[in-house]
Amino acid sequence: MIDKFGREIDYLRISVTENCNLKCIYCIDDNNILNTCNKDILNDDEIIKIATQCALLGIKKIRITGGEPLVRKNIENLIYRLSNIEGIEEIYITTNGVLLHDKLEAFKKNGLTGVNISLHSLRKDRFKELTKFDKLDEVLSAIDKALKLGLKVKINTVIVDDINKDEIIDFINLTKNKNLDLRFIELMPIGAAKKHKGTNNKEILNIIKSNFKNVKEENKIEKSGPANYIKIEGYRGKVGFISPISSCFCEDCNRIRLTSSGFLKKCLHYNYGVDLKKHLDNEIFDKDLNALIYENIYDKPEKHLFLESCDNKENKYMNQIGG
Ligand SMILES: Nc1nc2c(ncn2[C@@H]2O[C@H](COP(=O)(O)OP(=O)(O)OP(=O)(O)O)[C@@H](O)[C@H]2O)c(=O)[nH]1
Ligand SMILES: C[S@@+](CC[C@H](N)C(=O)[O-])C[C@H]1O[C@@H](n2cnc3c(N)ncnc32)[C@H](O)[C@@H]1O
Ligand code: SF4
Ligand code: SF4
Repeated sequence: MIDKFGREIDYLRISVTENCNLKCIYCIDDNNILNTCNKDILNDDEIIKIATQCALLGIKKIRITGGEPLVRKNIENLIYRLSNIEGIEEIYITTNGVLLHDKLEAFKKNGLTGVNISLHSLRKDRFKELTKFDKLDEVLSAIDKALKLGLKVKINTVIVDDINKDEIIDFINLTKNKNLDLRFIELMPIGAAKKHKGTNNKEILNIIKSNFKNVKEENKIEKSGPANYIKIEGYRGKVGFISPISSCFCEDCNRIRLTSSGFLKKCLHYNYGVDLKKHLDNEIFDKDLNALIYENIYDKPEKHLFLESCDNKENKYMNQIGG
């Protein structure tokens, strides 16, 4: 469906839990208490009910996220049910990869199209410094297995506080022989990230250009995706830049978000939206649920104002929003 700014909204991000098995320094801090009770979050039937109405309104792509989506019980079954909703063409998951290796076959069998894996260091000690857990080997083996199974694989990397800036070239080299896309994401000032400093993607591009001779900027391949890509001659994968701070992509926004507590968020940056769980608890009719979702999609904000003061900024943490 088309929102009031003429953008086609066909992508729903569903956060299935706020809980996480890592504690990335820019995402979760001690003020952010985890372990939401199951009764406070949408169950599978409720997620399917909402996603079905979204599909009727033109949502074609779903991304499952969190917190860490793989810590939710029986996520395999939810993938299966979501992929069987009429109109849903693609299902993806964004994960830290720690629990992924052993679940990949079931995910693929149940309809998963691809996986985005967050990885911020290729060095064991630094991975632990950034995430508080010693789990790098698990993530690397999951990446290789996902590629072997033929899933689309993207790696999300945040360069933060200059801690991992010296790994930019090592990250690029991941794309040399592996058929994966690597994306550098600019840190947004949300939750724990307010205390940290991200690296501007223009600076990262300059570092890449000064290290590699043949860097080609690609045409935008994903119609409304947030990433712009480059390709290094002779390398298999692409390198992308998600630059919400230095190069706002809201004009092409194609997405809405459902939080694990059942709030349909109009935009990452604001707290606007509707508490669908409350309506489901009151046994809303499907047609009324559909109308509520329609209203909220239609009325999406034009753009974020991360660097300006404004009303209704989101106060939640990224693990509660789903990225
Ligand atoms: N500002 C802003 N940032 C976003 C939005 N969507 C994703 N991002 C950022 O991009 C990061 C990576 O998102 P992913 O979960 O991998 O999803 P995606 O970028 O939509 O993935 P693709 O569909 O593969 O392009 C998120 O964690 C956010 O930091 C958005 O709508 N607005
Ligand atoms: C919130 S996590 C949820 C999924 C999963 N736990 C993971 O880490 O991939 C989704 C994405 O958000 C990114 N992220 C978290 N906080 C961010 C911030 N403040 N700015 C930009 N990206 C952020 C993470 O790097 C990750 O790629
Ligand atoms: S970025 Fe993902 S893995 Fe890291 S703490 Fe946040 S939710 Fe967990
Ligand atoms: S910040 Fe809001 S309007 Fe901009 S791309 Fe993200 S969700 Fe869309």
